Amino acid sequence: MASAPAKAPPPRTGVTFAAELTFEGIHLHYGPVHTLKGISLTVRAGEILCLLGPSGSGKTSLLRVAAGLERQTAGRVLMNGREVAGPSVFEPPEKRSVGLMFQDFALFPHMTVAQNVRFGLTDMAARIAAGEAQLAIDRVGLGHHVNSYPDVLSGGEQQRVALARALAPRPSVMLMDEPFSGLDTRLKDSVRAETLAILREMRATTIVVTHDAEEAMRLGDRIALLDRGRIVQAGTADEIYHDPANLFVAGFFSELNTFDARVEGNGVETPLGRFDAGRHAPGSELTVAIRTAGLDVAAHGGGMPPPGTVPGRITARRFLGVSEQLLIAIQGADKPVSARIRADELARDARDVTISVRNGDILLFESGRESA
Ligand SMILES: Nc1ncnc2c1ncn2[C@@H]1O[C@H](COP(=O)(O)OP(=O)(O)OP(=O)(O)O)[C@@H](O)[C@H]1O
Repeated sequence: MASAPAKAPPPRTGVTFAAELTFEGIHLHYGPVHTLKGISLTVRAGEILCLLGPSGSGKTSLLRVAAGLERQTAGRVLMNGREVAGPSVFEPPEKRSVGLMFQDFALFPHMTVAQNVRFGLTDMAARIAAGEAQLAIDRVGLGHHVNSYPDVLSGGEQQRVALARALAPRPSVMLMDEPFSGLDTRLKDSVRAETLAILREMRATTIVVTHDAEEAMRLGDRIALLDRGRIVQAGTADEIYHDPANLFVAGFFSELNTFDARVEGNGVETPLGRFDAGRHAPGSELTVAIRTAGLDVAAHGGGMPPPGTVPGRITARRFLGVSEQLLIAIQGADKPVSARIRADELARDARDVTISVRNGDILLFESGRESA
């Protein structure tokens, strides 16, 4: 369905025939190493899904399984309900209508931009391939560079050539492995926004691998978070941020202060105050996680701290541009708490402060359990 009909003129738009991609109980072993441990996940047609996780969690391995570069040990991969990899089926990458893009862009240095982009269009008649390549090059805004070699292009331009090359065959599924990590911070934001706009326009189903939670939130319609070969949580950025499945997930999306506490009555006592225990039963041992950005810090001239606040003393202060990070010693905590505030919020000479905690930034997890 995805390969362009040879006789039809190239359509004016580069819209792809997006496919739904399903992983069913995927296991992958590299020798004795059990890398993927039962991954089940569906990426809807036209959806952009970010595969997020720490180094070694299995993100690249899952992408390679989707592409057909790796064969899973158990489970199935389906595209639009059709099995492309399973116990008795294994379609190679070129049969799967997938576009691949890696972090190093993998451009051929001895080929021009046009030749690089045409490389994946070998199935088409030369004239049609040239037209399709030109369309993709124009789409990424590099029409003036068709005859340039990669070494004269900036990092951002090379990334766009790689994107054009991956998109030119109009894949049903785009698989991108850390596609922005080779770019410097200044470039990253604009290239990422442009890439997102192009992917939306093409409407290809896309998986983007990243280890950066903020990048995942910027890019993904949904995020699947991997930890040691398992999906710990999948959902929208909003769902995962506000209702993380466990402390690992919470810590991946926010900087946290954590305290151990036992539920007494209907509350938990911490050095930052007593909080509602919600659905947690009396006697439960909890980890109370409080986002560093969820602390309100005000200068304190002395006397009784206002109700609902705890007193503290700043021990370190670091200016970070838009925000500032404070370390504040408080009574009852064995180490200073960390607070992330707006840079102009607190007088420079403030030492003694009061702290209050915003309710939405308190997260409670049962101790010693993987889930909340
Ligand atoms: N070809 C291989 N042979 C043996 N082990 C491998 C191979 N490829 C990956 N692994 C192991 O599988 C695990 C997952 O690796 P993978 O590259 O999928 O993780 P990742 O989440 O993409 O990490 P990173 O963000 O560092 O790229 C790691 O423990 C890795 O050492």
